[in-house]
Amino acid sequence: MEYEISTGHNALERMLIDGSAEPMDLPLSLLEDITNCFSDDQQIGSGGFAVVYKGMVGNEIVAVKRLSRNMHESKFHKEAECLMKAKHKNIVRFLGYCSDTQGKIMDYEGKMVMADIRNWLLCFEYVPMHLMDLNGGSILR
Ligand SMILES: Nc1ncnc2c1ncn2[C@@H]1O[C@H](COP(=O)(O)OP(=O)(O)OP(=O)(O)O)[C@@H](O)[C@H]1O
Repeated sequence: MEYEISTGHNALERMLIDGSAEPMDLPLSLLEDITNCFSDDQQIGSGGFAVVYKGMVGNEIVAVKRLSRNMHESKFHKEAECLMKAKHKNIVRFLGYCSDTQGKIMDYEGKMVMADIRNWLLCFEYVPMHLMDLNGGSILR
């Protein structure tokens, strides 16, 4: 786990330096680590289907969008696939994604069952508040 986190840190740091690097798959452990386990004080906003957290990668900040577990898996797939292709100077840079399923034993109607806990996350470059287009909700660089 430690190795996974430090390798992920290095890869994200390299990516932030190299503006032409392609978005990549990111381990959940790394995204948990840089957002302090998605703590409330790291929260920077929320939208219709997601809560967005600030993540620290070295001295750099990234935005980690945690999508609602209620959304359909295919919506997450479509969003990630579109973001992989979307490269434009006026579109916030997409750094990577995480699709992770954890098995957790839970009480369901009085029975202990193994439930699949889905984690869908998207990671972007951080855009300071004053550069946001607040009217459309979209983000400009
Ligand atoms: N890359 C980013 N850098 C900084 N803050 C961000 C970034 N992405 C999102 N945010 C913050 O999180 C909030 C919610 O982002 P999100 O993209 O989910 O909202 P939205 O555009 O309203 O989405 P939706 O249309 O899905 O409801 C934004 O309004 C903004 O404050």
